Amino acid sequence: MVRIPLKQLLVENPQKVLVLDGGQGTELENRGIKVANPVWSTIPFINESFWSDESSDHRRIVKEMYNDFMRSGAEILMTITYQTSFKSVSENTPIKTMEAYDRLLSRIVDFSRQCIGDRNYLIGCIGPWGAHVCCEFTGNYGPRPENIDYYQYFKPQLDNFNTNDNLDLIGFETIPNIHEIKAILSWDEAVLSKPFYIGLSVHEHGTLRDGTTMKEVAQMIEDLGDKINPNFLLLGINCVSFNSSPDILSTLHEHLPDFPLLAYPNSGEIYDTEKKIWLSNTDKLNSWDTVVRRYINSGARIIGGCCRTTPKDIEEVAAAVRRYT
Ligand SMILES: C[S+](C)CC[C@H](N)C(=O)O
Ligand SMILES: N[C@@H](CCS)C(=O)O
Ligand SMILES: [Zn+2]
Repeated sequence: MVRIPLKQLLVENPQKVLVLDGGQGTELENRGIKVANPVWSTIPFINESFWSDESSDHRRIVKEMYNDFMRSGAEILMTITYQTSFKSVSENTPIKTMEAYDRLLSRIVDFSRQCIGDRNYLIGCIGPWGAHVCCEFTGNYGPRPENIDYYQYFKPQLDNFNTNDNLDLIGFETIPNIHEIKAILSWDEAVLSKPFYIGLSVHEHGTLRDGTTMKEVAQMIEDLGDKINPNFLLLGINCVSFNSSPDILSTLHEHLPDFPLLAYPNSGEIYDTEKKIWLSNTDKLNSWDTVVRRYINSGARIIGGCCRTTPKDIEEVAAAVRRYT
């Protein structure tokens, strides 16, 4: 194999920090693809012409986006499957059967692997349950979040990703609710047979979007003890405020000092879920250089950007990773 398995890399090369790509959905939007729709960044893959026409514009745009992130220094990149759950796809596109859905996912993963080559790592991206109802930034999962059948929701995407050798890691990202985290961490190797991570969606004041503290999240993980799925490789934060992210990661590190972490904040802009646009917030108080240095001091092993971060941001991340490792 051209790549050392990620689990091995994390253990055997403790100084190594991998540079992740940036916000793909928003970067596709910057390049002219309209992602404001119910399946969000999955949209270019829904049209059959993406697959049948080698010269399709959308195909070229996705390829160029991956190339630009790699040129900036990204060595671990994600599939564009944040809002590609079976529920989202079957309720909002002409793809209705499990067979057609499976084909869609396999096509996306294999295409992504072709784009990034054999040397780079590929993450199978899975957005939270809340993405399909747009509450990943509130964590408000209704009156009984503990009764949601998270497994039923994730199963079709998981079953596909578990068995695709082109994927090195599964990424559950922007997870805002503690019951969803508990559910994911209750699944054993039969359900989650590939290495995976969880990216938490956290308020700028430092709690999970549903109000759970980082201490409580860490305690829940500690309490699982030996029962934890050995494929659970990293925990971290994503799509969180750029300015507060170093403090949040450092709190997580305080409570889980030996656990590999990851961080990929958004640009600091705020998502308007109604209009599906990004609203500017306060200016960046920090530079990537400062933020990345602090992440590394807090045990981060994968660092990149989330929504509204671009190849330019990843260039700065990569330079800082080189400087501090
Ligand atoms: C801004 S992305 C991370 C999320 C998109 C949202 N779930 C939507 O459907 O608009
Ligand atoms: N990984 C997704 C967004 C997560 S908030 C993307 O880059 O489009
Ligand atoms: Zn994001």
